[in-house]
Amino acid sequence: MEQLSIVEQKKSLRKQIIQRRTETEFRVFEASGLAEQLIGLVSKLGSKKVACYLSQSTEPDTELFIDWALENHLSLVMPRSNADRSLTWVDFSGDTEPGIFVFPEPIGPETSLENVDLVIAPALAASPNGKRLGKGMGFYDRALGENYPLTVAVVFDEEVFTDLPTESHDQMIDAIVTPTQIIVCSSRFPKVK
Ligand SMILES: Nc1nc2c(c(=O)[nH]1)N(C=O)[C@@H](CNc1ccc(C(=O)N[C@@H](CCC(=O)O)C(=O)O)cc1)CN2
Ligand SMILES: Nc1ncnc2c1ncn2[C@@H]1O[C@H](COP(=O)(O)OP(=O)(O)OP(=O)(O)O)[C@@H](O)[C@H]1O
Repeated sequence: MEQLSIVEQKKSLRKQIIQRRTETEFRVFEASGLAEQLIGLVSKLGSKKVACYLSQSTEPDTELFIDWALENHLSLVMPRSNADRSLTWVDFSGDTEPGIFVFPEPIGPETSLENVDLVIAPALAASPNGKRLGKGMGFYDRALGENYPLTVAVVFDEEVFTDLPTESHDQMIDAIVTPTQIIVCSSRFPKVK
């Protein structure tokens, strides 16, 4: 019963957040703010190989960061979704085509998360104690596996919650990135000024 109620809590939270995203107009300052935060983060960490994702629909916009990363010759690894809810990681240089969902997905030579310095993961909500709520298909929880790289979740500022419902398979994050700030969640996050 306990497990069911957590699943129900997650479901209702997802619904509320997606509805709020849908009702909120695109805000340019958030797109540029997010790029600024992400660029600052990879610059401070000195990350060379970064896993990111192509934002779609009402998600916080990762496009400006991706453009910057390509221009600055960072190695970008991006996920393609598979029907079995696994992710295939590809070396990204800007090419996309529609994937199993309606939105464009990255294409490129297949790679893995090996030697990735930082994973920038999509999320609907996150909490400073390291919890992340995704869209509910478990793609990222499954893809990260064991001993995963430093991982940050991207959300809008109003999607940072004090705590979130989680299950044992949920992978913890190391930091939260919003259009205005970076919130460190774990002790393995490097102490950078
Ligand atoms: N941009 C992006 N790429 C990603 C993810 C993601 O969350 N965002 N994923 C992370 O796991 C994987 C794909 N997972 C997905 C899981 C659910 C839905 C989905 O239900 N989409 C709804 C709209 C939800 C919304 O408004 O945000 C739909 O298409 O109707 C789509 C992709 C891999 N790539
Ligand atoms: N490592 C795993 N192995 C097998 N099944 C998993 C794993 N992680 C999650 N799942 C399954 O995936 C489903 C969705 O999980 P959950 O609600 O935690 O997704 P999420 O974290 O919101 O989504 P995502 O990781 O795609 O952003 C659940 O039914 C869960 O049992």
